[in-house]
Amino acid sequence: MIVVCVQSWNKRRDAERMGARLVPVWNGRWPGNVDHIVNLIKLVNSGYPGEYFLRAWPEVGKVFNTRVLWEDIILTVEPDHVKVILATDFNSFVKGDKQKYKMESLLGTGVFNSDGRRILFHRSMTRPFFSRDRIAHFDIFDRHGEEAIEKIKQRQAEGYPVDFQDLISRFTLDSATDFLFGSNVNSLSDVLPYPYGVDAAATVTDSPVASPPGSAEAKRFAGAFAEAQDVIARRFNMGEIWPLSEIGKDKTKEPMKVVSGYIDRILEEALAKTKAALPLDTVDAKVDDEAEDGETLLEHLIKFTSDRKILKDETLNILLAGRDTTAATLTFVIYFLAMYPNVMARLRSEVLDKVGPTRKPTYDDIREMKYLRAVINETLRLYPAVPFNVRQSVRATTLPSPNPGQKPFYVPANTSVTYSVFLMHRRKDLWGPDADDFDPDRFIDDRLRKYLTPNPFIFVPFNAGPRICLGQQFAYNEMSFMLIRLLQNFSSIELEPSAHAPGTLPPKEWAKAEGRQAIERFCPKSHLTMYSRGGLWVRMTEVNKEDIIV
Ligand code: HEM
Repeated sequence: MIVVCVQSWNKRRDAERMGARLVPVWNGRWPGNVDHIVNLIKLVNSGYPGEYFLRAWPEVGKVFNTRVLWEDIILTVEPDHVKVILATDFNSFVKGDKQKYKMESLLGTGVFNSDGRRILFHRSMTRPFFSRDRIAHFDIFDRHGEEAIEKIKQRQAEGYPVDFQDLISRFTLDSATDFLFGSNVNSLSDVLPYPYGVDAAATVTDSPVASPPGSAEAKRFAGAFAEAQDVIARRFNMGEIWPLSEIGKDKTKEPMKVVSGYIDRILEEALAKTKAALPLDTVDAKVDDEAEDGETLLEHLIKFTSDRKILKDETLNILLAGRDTTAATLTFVIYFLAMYPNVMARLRSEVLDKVGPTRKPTYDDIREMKYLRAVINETLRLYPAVPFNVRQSVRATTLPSPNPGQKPFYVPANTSVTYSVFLMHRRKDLWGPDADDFDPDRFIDDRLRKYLTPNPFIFVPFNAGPRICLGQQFAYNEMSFMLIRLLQNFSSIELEPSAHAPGTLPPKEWAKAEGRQAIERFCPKSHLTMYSRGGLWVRMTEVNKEDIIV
């Protein structure tokens, strides 16, 4: 206890020296504020994202320190803080050892889990692969998109709704593995799940005779990958005491065995192919080498290194970065289109005006479709795929005060600073009184100039600064392409709550909550990225091809 008191005194003195003030502590009822952890864990199943932290705002304000077990853990939703952390004082904030330790068994030392000089190496090695020319080729999305749409039609023809989240996660998994490894896991070819209560064995299956080769392996891979992410999310919820819950057993070990087995095989094949084409010891690519046409990410990376660990970590990191984020965002867009038929009708008329009922969309089509971009952005505002993020201060520093005239906040060295894009994107003082409404026009009309243009850090679904998402344009292209294809094929969407398993839809108490929590018809959850608990069951009205006048 004496050590804690001395540390607190030192911090107070250091803050004064820097002309700053301490971040207010949100005191719990139990010693060491342990009740914050207990409450957070309780809400994992029944809570709405960020719900617990909102309770702190009336007591201590929007920037506070949970100080669990006498360790400073600062939470902020201030755009000026996000700007400082991600851009203007980038060098003072790193992902840090605490985060790396939690995530290492999933992400190794890949781009997501590196700092300093290593991150420069990762980003310069990978960036050429995301050049505009490369990501404007839509053949991969077209192939897998067509397969996904056919699956929806087949299942609906059997008379059942479809779990869109499951379907689109297969689409993004097949597209991402094709793009990254040149060997897609074929998850779309496996049987789709049936609604709760339907005996799958008694149905007319949409899968001919048996699942295709590799599909069981793909299913195991996807399941294991999700399980490992769940473990990591629990570690984040528990804070620095997480090792207590894994004494004697690393809970990611089993699922990661499955994930690694799968990647290792693809890696060995790619290495063997490259070796045959070019002896590895003669490979001497410059870091700014352009990726070649038709080259997969793995083939591109093999030009830089044949170190299996680097190759494996890097591809796995990018798979994690690119697969669940786009699947989640597309799931939420479909949810909103079902909730707001007027938005669906307007978006569909943009698709028909600009691209027509059947043509394959091009990069230029997508660039011109302002409403489509607004629908995607509004979805990313309300449900950013990465809702919470953490950085660690490398030295004592400050964050500006939200109230002019007050001293800045003091941030001690080695302190975790969590920023919630999810909560920030819904602040009425930043976005206007209608911030809880889903209204894509806010990205087009006067509200854009009023709120976002003068204060761009209020909207950062892809982060910002030197570590901004490398796949941002790729993601917009993939999501836009798939949405255009869906709206060419289906004219309306309805949610099908009866297909959900019990306990997966919002509990009754949510109706009494504030904001969107009261009206939501799905349960948003997050491991590292967001998802809808129990999937998103929908029915889509198919366009009658005979009615199409081309
Ligand atoms: C809607 C889709 C997406 C969203 C919302 C999103 C969001 C983000 C966010 C918030 C980060 C920062 C994470 C952090 O620093 O802790 C990030 C990083 C990253 N993203 Fe994305 N992402 C999306 C799609 C993609 C895609 C499709 C790819 C690649 C195929 C990708 C590749 C990456 C990479 C490599 C990083 C790491 C950058 C670094 O740490 O320097 N992302 N993304």
